[in-house]
Amino acid sequence: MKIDVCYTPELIHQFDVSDKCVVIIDILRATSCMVAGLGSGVKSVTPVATVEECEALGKEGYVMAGERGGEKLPQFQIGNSPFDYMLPELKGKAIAATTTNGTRAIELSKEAPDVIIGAFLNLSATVKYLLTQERDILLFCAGWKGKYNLEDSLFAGAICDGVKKQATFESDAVTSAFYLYESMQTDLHYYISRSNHANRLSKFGIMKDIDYCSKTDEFDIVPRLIDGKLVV
Ligand SMILES: O=C(O)[C@H](CS(=O)(=O)O)OP(=O)(O)O
Repeated sequence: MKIDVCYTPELIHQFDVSDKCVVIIDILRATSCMVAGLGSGVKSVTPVATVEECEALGKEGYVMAGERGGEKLPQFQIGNSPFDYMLPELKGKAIAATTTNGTRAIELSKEAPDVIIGAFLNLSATVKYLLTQERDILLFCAGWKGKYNLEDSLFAGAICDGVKKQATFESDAVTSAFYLYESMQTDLHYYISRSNHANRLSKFGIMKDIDYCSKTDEFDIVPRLIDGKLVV
């Protein structure tokens, strides 16, 4: 099994996803939200690219979730915080979500035969899943507006560390992610909270989100994209 890393959606054209298991990574905050919600009893999360698509699903009874510029849209029921996704009243509910980076990366992976959702919150479950499936792996970092970011790359490195005995590192992108994680793993929260994303969104008072998204193994689940919906 081979493993590679795509650091931003702007680079995805360099990869052939048609035979891969693609792991979508958006630690702050989309994939952390999806894991937290689905791990807390949400029935499904349907990722969509636009606000209009989300509103159309809202009319069908979906809970509308997401953000633009990091802030909840006024017409949506919830924003892009893992605490929103874990609200008890959302148990059993279907969510439609649109976010700046995370749902875009999912949209760009649609041709892949297996798309799964990774976050520190389900790190060990993701590693376990990858070691029991047979496809080559692409770790797809959602980044920020097409740019590289630290927290997604760090998580990609954590996965590389977890699968290193069974997977062949395909490129320097993998080796870089691996050594990044090796050098920062002792204090993930410290490094994530100093990331550009954390600084940019700190004005919205999301430090509690950053603290939560830095936790590991809160959930033993792996969300998978099946017929356009993320389910456990
Ligand atoms: O809500 C977030 O954390 C970000 C918003 S922004 O791109 O930083 O403005 O969205 P996400 O798609 O979860 O990265």
